[in-house]
Amino acid sequence: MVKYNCLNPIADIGLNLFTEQYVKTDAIDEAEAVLVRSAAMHDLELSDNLCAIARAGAGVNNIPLDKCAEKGIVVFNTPGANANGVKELVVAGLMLASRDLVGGMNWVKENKEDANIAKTMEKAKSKFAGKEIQGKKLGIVGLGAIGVLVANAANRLGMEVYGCDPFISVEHAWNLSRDIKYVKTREEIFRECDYISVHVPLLDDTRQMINKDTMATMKDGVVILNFARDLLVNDDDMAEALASGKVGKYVTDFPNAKTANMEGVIAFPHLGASTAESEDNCAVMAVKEIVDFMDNGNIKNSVNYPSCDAGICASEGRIAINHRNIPNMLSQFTTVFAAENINIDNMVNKSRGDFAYTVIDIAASSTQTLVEKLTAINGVLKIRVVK
Ligand SMILES: NC(=O)C1=CN([C@@H]2O[C@H](COP(=O)(O)OP(=O)(O)OC[C@H]3O[C@@H](n4cnc5c(N)ncnc54)[C@H](O)[C@@H]3O)[C@@H](O)[C@H]2O)C=CC1
Ligand SMILES: O=C(O)CCC(=O)C(=O)O
Repeated sequence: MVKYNCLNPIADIGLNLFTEQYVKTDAIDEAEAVLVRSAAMHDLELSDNLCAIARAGAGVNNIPLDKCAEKGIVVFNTPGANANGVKELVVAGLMLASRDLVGGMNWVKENKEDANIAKTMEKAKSKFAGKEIQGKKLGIVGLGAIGVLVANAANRLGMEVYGCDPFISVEHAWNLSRDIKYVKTREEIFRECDYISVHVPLLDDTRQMINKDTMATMKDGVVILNFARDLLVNDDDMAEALASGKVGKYVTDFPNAKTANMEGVIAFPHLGASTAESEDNCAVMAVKEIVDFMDNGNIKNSVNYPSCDAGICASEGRIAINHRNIPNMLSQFTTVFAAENINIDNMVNKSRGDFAYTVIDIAASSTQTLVEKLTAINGVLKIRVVK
């Protein structure tokens, strides 16, 4: 039996994929698997029972990845599963920044008792006139799952789209329309574009990338869209840029105590992935990742351990070992199996940075002594008897 805990509500279509072997628990310290959306996990005690965390979403800055890796806890996310939901909200953000729909809608509400509203609005409407996005330049920083969809959609709406991503994947490059102008640096985007949309993870290199200095290089009245994370933008610098008119509008899905109070900000309460479709996609992918890991030891879409596909175990037993990526680990493992007189049928070993993962199929059931001897090897972080 595998106990799992949900730190946030996870769509039923995903949870229904768990067989009767999986049981939900409210006690996180007894869970072997945790499903999470945006709940902050940095200050949580991580129990020794915990083997896997699946983030039903893309951003993993709410999870202590290194601490998890050190404890042999594999963290997954669900790449692309909510990208369309975010893309559609970004398109709405482009429109809301260009046409004063909110001002106009408020005017209608305020004047709803006016029997002559059909006439008076024709006089009032000039206050809410806007601009079209067709022909304007949109720059996208980060051409991942969301950035590519936004780039292609904006291109189809008639925008001239620039994109940059020094680490673009082959898959995302293939999906990018050939009409998108791929540039090498974000500085070029900052200089050229009327609208700038950031779709990068929050990392040391991206934190506060929109700041006084970078905004100084942008066009006057530029519109900045941030559907990624609030800390990508320096809020105090943004307040000054909005007040001076350097930035025309700041559209964000991540308001905070500062930006929620700024004139010129169009903010949503982190709604990018809040669609039935995105929530379902994320839940299904997250649960499948957990099940394949817990049942078979396979790792797909981890953000702190290597991918590993050992298939379904056809041998008598399977052991999964999370360990440090240091010399001599494999020979120590095989020595233990030899000493216990257990034959190895198959072995897969993968590494990623400082960490590695080994799945060993054996011709006999594992024993307590075997597990104890493997656990005692210096550099082993977690041992799991999968079968
Ligand atoms: N508003 C919302 O509800 C949501 C927000 N997000 C945020 O959007 C971010 C992007 O999501 P996805 O596109 O799904 O992730 P992704 O991982 O598919 O794409 C991120 C892209 O950013 C690129 N990148 C990394 N550092 C960069 C840099 N310094 N300059 C330019 N590009 C860089 C990567 O190479 C990658 O292609 C997430 O990390 C998350 O913070 C994601 C989903 C929902
Ligand atoms: O689960 C959510 O609503 C948050 C989505 C998000 O921010 C992400 O996937 O990075």
